Amino acid sequence: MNMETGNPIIQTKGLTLHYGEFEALKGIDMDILSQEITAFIGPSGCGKSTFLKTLNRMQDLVPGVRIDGEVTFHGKDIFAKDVDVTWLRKKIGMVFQKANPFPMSIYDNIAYGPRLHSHIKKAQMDEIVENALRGAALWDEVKDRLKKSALGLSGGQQQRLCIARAMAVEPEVILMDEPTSALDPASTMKIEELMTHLKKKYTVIIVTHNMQQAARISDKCAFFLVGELVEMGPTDRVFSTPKDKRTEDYITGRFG
Ligand SMILES: Nc1ncnc2c1ncn2[C@@H]1O[C@H](COP(=O)(O)OP(=O)(O)OP(=O)(O)O)[C@@H](O)[C@H]1O
Repeated sequence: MNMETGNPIIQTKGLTLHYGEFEALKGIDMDILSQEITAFIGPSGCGKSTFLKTLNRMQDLVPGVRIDGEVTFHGKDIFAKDVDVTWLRKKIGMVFQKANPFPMSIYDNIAYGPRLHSHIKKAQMDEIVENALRGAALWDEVKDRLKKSALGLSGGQQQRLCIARAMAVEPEVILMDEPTSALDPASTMKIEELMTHLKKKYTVIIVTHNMQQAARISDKCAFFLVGELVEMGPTDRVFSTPKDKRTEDYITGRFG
């Protein structure tokens, strides 16, 4: 496995997805490079979330979905028969738009995933929990209330807890579907700061409606329109000199 920065960790070729008769993704070719932040932008309904969820096979859960084309993770077809989907989702974790902590303690939220995957002694679990919470910049705020319910945290804290929970099973990639859209500006800033730290260790893919956010945090930016990948490139370049008129219209606010 190649873990060097700048190598494709996920690649799609001709990825097409149908919900019944409806073609939601139209032959997407994309390379996601490791230890970068890639942002997906585009108007509502253009397929960003669909594409994101296809990358760790979350779409398997949706009835009537048909997927054609190829998705590889470290060069291996994620749809191959011998791929364990639980393993894939451990390697490619996900954080949702709305923070969804489990109705249990802060500690148990983090310990939940590691417990599923292996038998871990208490002292080691304490360390996993602390590291994950530190990694998500939440430790100092919760270290004295680890046994309290996660549902008592603020929205921004809950979202950082979900990021910590995703990190606790040691993924390589973290998918984030509009992770800050339900948060206030201060919490949003915390999560953005956190993401720039995360990319030292993980590959991050984020769907965002916030163009300033994409410009601030991402290395690469992909613009989607009605199921098509219109263009993708270094974020500075996409924002300063978009190659496609449709990208330009979107980022200058002419539509969407
Ligand atoms: N489970 C589903 N069944 C049928 N159609 C769906 C399903 N999920 C999404 N779609 C359709 O697929 C298209 C792409 O949806 P998707 O949620 O991927 O877009 P999006 O770009 O992420 O939108 P948004 O920014 O509003 O979240 C939309 O037309 C949507 O209505």
